[in-house]
Amino acid sequence: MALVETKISSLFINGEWAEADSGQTESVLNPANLETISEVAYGGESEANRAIQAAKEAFPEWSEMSPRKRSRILYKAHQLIYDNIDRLAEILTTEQGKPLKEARGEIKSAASFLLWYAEEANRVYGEWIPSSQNQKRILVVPQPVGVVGAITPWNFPSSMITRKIGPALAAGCTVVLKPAPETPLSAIELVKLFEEAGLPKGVLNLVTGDAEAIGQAMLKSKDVRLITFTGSTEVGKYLMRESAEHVKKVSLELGGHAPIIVFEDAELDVAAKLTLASKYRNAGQTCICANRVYVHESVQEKFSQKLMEHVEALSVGDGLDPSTDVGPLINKQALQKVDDHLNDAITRGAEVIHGGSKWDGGMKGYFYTPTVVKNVTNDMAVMNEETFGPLLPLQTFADEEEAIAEANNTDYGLAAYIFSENLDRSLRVMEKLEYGIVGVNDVFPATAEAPFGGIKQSGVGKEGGHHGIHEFVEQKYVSIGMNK
Ligand SMILES: NC(=O)C1=CN([C@@H]2O[C@H](COP(=O)(O)OP(=O)(O)OC[C@H]3O[C@@H](n4cnc5c(N)ncnc54)[C@H](OP(=O)(O)O)[C@@H]3O)[C@@H](O)[C@H]2O)C=CC1
Ligand SMILES: O=C(O)CCCC(=O)O
Repeated sequence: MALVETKISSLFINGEWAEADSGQTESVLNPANLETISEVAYGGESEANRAIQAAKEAFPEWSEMSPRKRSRILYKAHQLIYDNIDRLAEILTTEQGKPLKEARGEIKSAASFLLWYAEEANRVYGEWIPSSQNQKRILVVPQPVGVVGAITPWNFPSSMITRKIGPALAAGCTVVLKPAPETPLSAIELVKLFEEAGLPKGVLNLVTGDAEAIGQAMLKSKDVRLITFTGSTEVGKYLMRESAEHVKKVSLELGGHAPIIVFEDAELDVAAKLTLASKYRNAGQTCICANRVYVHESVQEKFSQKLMEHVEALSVGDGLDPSTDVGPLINKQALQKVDDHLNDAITRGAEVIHGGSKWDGGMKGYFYTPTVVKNVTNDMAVMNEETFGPLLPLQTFADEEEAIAEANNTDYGLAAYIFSENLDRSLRVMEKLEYGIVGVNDVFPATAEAPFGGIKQSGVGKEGGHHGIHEFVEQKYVSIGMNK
């Protein structure tokens, strides 16, 4: 049996699967071999408007349903994801490229957000505030914000969806979801599982197609009360600006430029292995992955040697091959960006110490060899712009103050990492890093129970943890006068 149908009616509006009004479709490619996997509907503004209307109509019943009942549906969807994990992982790898072992990890992570928010649904507590006046009572009543517009990227095509719709549905919101055009198949599979789990019609709607038109429908509608987005800072800024018109809430997970700081007292072998894991996971297409590494000058030689030992062992190839560690990049532009950053660095004096070219293992896809460069300087693009690919620049530093200043020298503020065995230093540096997330001897901070999110131009709001559900909740203040 084929993994997916060759043509899919991918619009899910008010509980019905449909094609685009125009009949137009869009191809989904496998980035490892550039073959077409399937054709999905290319919807636009009118389909998005119908989805918004369906979500609006479904809102009263869904938001008034007891949290326990909503929770059961989320829990069922979580179970269904596990029942289908092999198939979901294979679909994810086929459309996105990441190695199957990482895809399985992502599917588990996607499920974990549903489990976490199935539990959190029951814990959206209000408050009773002691009043300063005897004749008054003060209550704070949490209520769902309403219809949510969710726009998701291709780098984590399953977990970025559940990280948004898990808390939204748990809080009592209804949703219109627009996934990335590169990876709609994972979104379609998730929505089917929610359907199977018994989600009432209209509560979750899916519109694939023209991003600008679908985005405009969400932005223009007064009924969409919140836009939740993961993607580039550029598009995030646009959505934030446009949301001002109707004063919508926004929750934005945007780009990053994560520094890794390796102090002289670090466990160097662990630091080297984890630096590579951070950089080359998902072929470097992770918003929290290392973009630049600062190594104390006294351990630079030793650290580079260890990096070289481990980077040699990484195998590039088709993600479906179980021995693959680094799969293809998502598309031609992504491949070009890595090459541009590398050429810019070389022109400005960097030295390639590993890799340095596209990978040609006999496959047509968008592969790049894991690359490490040293002698980098701050004027290089790789030190300032998000590379989103397998290119790792190494720079040295002389003392703690310099490391902190360099790490903070960016408009981004998503994730930063420290390697040190000295707890005092780790805490001191952590406090000074201007980032929403800091990993100390850890490069995998994303987990359902913790608040993930950036500061500065990396975004606003948190996803995950008990914090994540509050993005989807308004606090209504009730002042009660007691006249008798
Ligand atoms: N924070 C993160 O996790 C991510 C960061 N990025 C960064 O962004 C760079 C570019 O990647 P790219 O995929 O182009 O990122 P985008 O920000 O363009 O895309 C992310 C999502 O937003 C949608 N989108 C784009 N423009 C609009 C719009 N005007 N209205 C509504 N939705 C819109 C996209 O759809 P469509 O593609 O159809 O336009 C996609 O679903 C990467 O190299 C990386 O640096 C990218 C992805 C994730
Ligand atoms: O790139 C992101 O936006 C999220 C990273 C998710 C993860 O590490 O599982």
